[in-house]
Amino acid sequence: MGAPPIRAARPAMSVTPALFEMLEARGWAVCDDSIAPAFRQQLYACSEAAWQAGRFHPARIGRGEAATRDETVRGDSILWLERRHGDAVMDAFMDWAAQLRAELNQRYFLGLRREEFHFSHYPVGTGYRKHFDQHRGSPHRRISLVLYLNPEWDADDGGELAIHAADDDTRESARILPQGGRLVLFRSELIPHAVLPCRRPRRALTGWFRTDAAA
Ligand SMILES: O=C(O)CCC(=O)C(=O)O
Ligand SMILES: [Fe+2]
Repeated sequence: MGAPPIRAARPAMSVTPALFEMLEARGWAVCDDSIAPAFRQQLYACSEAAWQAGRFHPARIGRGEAATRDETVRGDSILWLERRHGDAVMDAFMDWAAQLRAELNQRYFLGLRREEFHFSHYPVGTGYRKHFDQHRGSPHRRISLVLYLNPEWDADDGGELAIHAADDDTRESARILPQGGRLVLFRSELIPHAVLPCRRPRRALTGWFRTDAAA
């Protein structure tokens, strides 16, 4: 009797060539099947538990000393994913993201050296005004990633990610509903975007692939 065939464990997340092709052609890409539903659920539960435990803090705008809170600009609270939390779900996501960084470097020679992610929670009625993710004078953020965690979301719930045209930021080129499991990648220096006000608490995992070494 032969040995049973060895099956590689199904990775919790994967990114298809089509996603890279979209990213290359338009500077942004969206994909609904890069993450196993069970893993999305684990990330949601991890975020929810941390929220309930009061571990989120209000997000600020700007950098370093100059960072300020302005809820008319952005209304979310965040929690950074860090290895020191000793959370297996956060670690699994960061392992997956490190693989994605290797793949982005291989394809585009971006020289990405690290990534950073936070969970976000937008209370009802809040959003994030149009912005670029790359800060002025700091070119290190190159690729932005958003993974939506809400278990169910429909058009009436609002909270869309509005993508604006790279060459004319007054023109909206797409509105993306934050459906659970939906992954969006875009070029941080190129794509103006906004979060429209949501009518339900809105949860995501957001982050950036960067060219600088850890601080
Ligand atoms: O949650 C989103 O859809 C995007 C969030 C965002 O633009 C940001 O955190 O910079
Ligand atoms: Fe952003």
